[in-house]
Amino acid sequence: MKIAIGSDHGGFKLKEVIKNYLIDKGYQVDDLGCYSEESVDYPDFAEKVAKAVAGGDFNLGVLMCGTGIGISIAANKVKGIRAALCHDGLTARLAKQHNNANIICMGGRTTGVETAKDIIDNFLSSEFEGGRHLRRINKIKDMENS
Ligand SMILES: O=C(CO)[C@H](O)[C@H](O)[C@H](O)COP(=O)(O)O
Repeated sequence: MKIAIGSDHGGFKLKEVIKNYLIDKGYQVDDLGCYSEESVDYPDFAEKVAKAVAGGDFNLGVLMCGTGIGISIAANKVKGIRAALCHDGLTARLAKQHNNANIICMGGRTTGVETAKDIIDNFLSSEFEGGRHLRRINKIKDMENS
């Protein structure tokens, strides 16, 4: 499992914690920036991670900004990306089971460390359920191609 992780300055501290959490669990994690709390623009890091995941080099992306809102909006502009802003274990589990999300987004200024770990754990331990959910995802793919 290869994971690309990224953030802006608002998500930097949480990114560092979650990056190390994933590495400790044995995942291969590539940090695509940012690398400090200096102010940057979240679309730049959303684009890096989203293109890395959509291109097939990574199985999953993790993105953080201050709220997770801007970086999820930006990541979802890349074809093939289903970026889900998650606030707890339930939304993370459903993001995999129903939406087959390929990027998980969180807010570094809105989500605590233990909740963020719970989000990661729920997402990684869940499976896409297919069926009616696949039909709906295929409709999203049709929108990308129209
Ligand atoms: O949350 C964000 C976007 O949804 C960003 O991380 C920023 O925190 C937010 O836009 C505020 O920007 P600032 O330059 O840190 O004031």
